[in-house]
Amino acid sequence: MIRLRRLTKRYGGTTAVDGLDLELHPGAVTGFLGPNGAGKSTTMRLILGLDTPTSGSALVKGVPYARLKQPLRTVGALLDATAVHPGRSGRDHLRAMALSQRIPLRRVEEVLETTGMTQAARRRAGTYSLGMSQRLGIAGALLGDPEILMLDEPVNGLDPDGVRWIRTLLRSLAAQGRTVFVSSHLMSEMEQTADRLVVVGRGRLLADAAMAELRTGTGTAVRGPALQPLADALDGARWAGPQELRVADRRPEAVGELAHELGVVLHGLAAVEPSLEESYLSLTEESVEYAADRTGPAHGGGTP
Ligand SMILES: Nc1ncnc2c1ncn2[C@@H]1O[C@H](COP(=O)(O)OP(=O)(O)OP(=O)(O)O)[C@@H](O)[C@H]1O
Repeated sequence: MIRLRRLTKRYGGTTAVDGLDLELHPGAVTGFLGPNGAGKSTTMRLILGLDTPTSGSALVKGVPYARLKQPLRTVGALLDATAVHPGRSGRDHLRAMALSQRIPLRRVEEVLETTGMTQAARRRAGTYSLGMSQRLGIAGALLGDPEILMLDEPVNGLDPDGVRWIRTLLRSLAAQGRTVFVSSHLMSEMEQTADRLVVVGRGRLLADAAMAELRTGTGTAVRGPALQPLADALDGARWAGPQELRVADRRPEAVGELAHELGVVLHGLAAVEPSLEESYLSLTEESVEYAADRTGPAHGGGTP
């Protein structure tokens, strides 16, 4: 359906996308996750032919996007919800899109209804809130009744009702057999929506796995009054409280023995299944460009 082969994009000295191999299939929501600047938007722009790869390829149904005969009927995309003429009404914006692709105008009313935008359709797009602009953008993506949907951070600006609405919408589009590819930088958004997760960091593929696979693995929760030496000695240790560490990929036995060697007093030691959020954080740890310090003890109380 969508196939990326060694897809690479460099902007001067920055490698935005670095040898990405990926296949996206119908009938599933694939979450595209990565920290800010990981290359998600660039990948989507490359798939849509809005930018040319430095090397490698991005094919939609076996051809580059530019060679699709009816692109809007094949791929519906939302990249930048604010890229709409501010003086045009939502309805006129969608009508212009429909006319350019010979899509029947009745589809405009259908997608306005689907996105809850019928009431606001007469208003000029320049007066819309970010959430309304996102809904209009999603309406545009749905206009051609496409087999593939590609949405860049569609949850931005939506209120909790809107977030729930988009979750249900994406799930139902996948259940209809469509390919749904949706980016986010928050695992919490994807947790209840995606069947599959593709995680990128600094343009590289870090994981491509079913949701359930990412949940597996053993971690350890360890409590004690002065755990800093243990935190320093263990890769993947994260403060979960002033006196509690979570350690990914280590069994309690190993952590207990290390604590003994270091002379660290323990008050508790237990195996835990890492949350998706923890799995994601440990995957992307090395590739976060703009991060607050993740290593210090939470609430400031862990350092003696
Ligand atoms: N047109 C451009 N010119 C120069 N550098 C660019 C350009 N577009 C993207 N980049 C750089 O490429 C890298 C990837 O950016 P991209 O926007 O694809 O990341 P992203 O994962 O979508 O991030 P975010 O979650 O913040 O939207 C960043 O370092 C960015 O600064």
